[in-house]
Amino acid sequence: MKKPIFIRNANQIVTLEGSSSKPLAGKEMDQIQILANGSIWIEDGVIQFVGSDEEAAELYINRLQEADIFDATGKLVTPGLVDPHTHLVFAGSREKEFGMRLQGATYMEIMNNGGGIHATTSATREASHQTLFKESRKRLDQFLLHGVTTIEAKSGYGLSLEHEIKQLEVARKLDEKHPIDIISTFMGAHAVPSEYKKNPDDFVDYVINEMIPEVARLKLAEFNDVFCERGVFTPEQSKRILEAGLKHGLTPKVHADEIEPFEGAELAASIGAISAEHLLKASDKGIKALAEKGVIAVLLPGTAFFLMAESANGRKMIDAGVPVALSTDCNPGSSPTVSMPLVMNLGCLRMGMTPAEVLTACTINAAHAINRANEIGSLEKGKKADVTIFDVNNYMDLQYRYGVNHVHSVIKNGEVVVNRGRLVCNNTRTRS
Ligand SMILES: N=CN[C@@H](CCC(=O)O)C(=O)O
Ligand SMILES: [Zn+2]
Repeated sequence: MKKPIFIRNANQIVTLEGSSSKPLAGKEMDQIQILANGSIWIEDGVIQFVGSDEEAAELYINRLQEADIFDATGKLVTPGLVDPHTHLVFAGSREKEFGMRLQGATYMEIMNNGGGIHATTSATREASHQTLFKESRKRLDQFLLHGVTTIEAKSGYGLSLEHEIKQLEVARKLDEKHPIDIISTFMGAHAVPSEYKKNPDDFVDYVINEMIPEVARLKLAEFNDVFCERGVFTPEQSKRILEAGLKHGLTPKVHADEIEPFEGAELAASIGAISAEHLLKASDKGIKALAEKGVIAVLLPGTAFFLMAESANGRKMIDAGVPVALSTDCNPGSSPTVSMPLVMNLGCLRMGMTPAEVLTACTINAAHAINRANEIGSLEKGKKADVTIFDVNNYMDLQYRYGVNHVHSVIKNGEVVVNRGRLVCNNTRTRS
C-alpha cells in the first residue's frame, strides 16, 4: 500500500476541473479555476480531495500521522503535464542538419536529399530494442523532470513492418517500466522510404494492407497518423491510410499543413480525426472546419521556433472556437526538446495565447487529444494522482520567468517521482 500524500497550502492550485467530457474551446480556455491556499489528499494513486487547507485538515485530522506531508506554501500546483505529440523512440541525432539549416538549407531540402526523417529511419532500423529503449528512457527521465506525466509517442522511423513494430514494442516496454504513461500512435506513413521512392503508391498499399492490420492485431497502437504534406503523402493517399486505420479501430490524427497549405486541416475535419497537428499554414477554411467538428489543434511552437518559421496562429484558432492543445513534438529533426515549460512560454510569446490558455492546452485539452481526459488532465476527486508542483508563486509567474525549468516536484500515480528538481523514482529502472 502506498502512503497517502497530503499536499498542503499551495499558493495556487489550477484544477481544470469539470472539463473531462469535452475539450475546452474559445473563451473557456482562458477561464481556469484557481484555488488559493489549496490542498490535495492523495491515496491509492488517486486524488481523494481537492479544496481548502482548512477543510482538508478537518477531514483528515485523524490520519495526518500516516501521510507524507508536502508543504506547497508559495508554490503553484497543476495537473501533471500531458504531451500529446512526440516521436519519442528513435536512434541517433541530427545536429549536422541543424548546422545546415543555419546556413540556409530548408527542412524539406534536407529530407529530399536523403537526410531528415530518412536519416533517423536508417539509424533506428540499425538500432537494437535495447539501444532504442535506453536512448528513449533518457528522454523520458527528462520529460519527467520537466513536469510531464503522460506522453503520446508515434512510430514512423521504421517504415517497414518489422521496424515499425520494433519501435512500438519499445514504446510499450517503456510504458511498463517507466513512471510516465505512454500512449502509442502508429505512423508508418511518416515518409516514403527510399526503397519505394519510385512507387509511392505501392508503399501506401503496403501501409494499408500489411502494416495497419498487423499493428492493430498486436494492439500496439490506438491512433494512426499521416504526414500529409506536399512531397510526402497527398490528401488522397492520407485519406486512404486513415480510413484503413479506422477499419482496424485506430483513431485518426493528421500531421497537417506544416510546411505548406495542403488541406490537411480539412482532411482531419472530414475524416473525424481526434486532432490535427502542426497547422502552421492551415487555411481559414481549414480552421473553420476544425472548429465545426471539434477537432483538437495540437500546436507545436517549439517546432516553428526551431525551424525558424512563423508559428501556427494559436490566437486565431482559439478565437475561431478550435480547442487547442500544445506539445513539444520531441524528435531529432524539427524539435529536439523535452521541455513543455518552454513550449508554454512560446505559446504565450509566439502564438498570442494567454498564460491560462496555455495551461489548459498542456493539461486537459492535451489529455483529450489522446483520449485520456476521463483519467488525467485535471485535479479532481477520482482522477489519477498525477500532479506537478512548480516553484513559482502563481501561474502568470510561470510564463513570465521564461526559459527556466521551474518544476519542483512531480507526483505520478500517487508516488513522488521528482523532488526538489531531482528524480527520486524508487525503482532503479529509470536510471541508465
Ligand atoms: N513533420 C514530420 N514529422 C516530425 C519531424 C520528424 C523528423 O524530422 O524527424 C514533426 O512532427 O515535426
Ligand atoms: Zn510530429
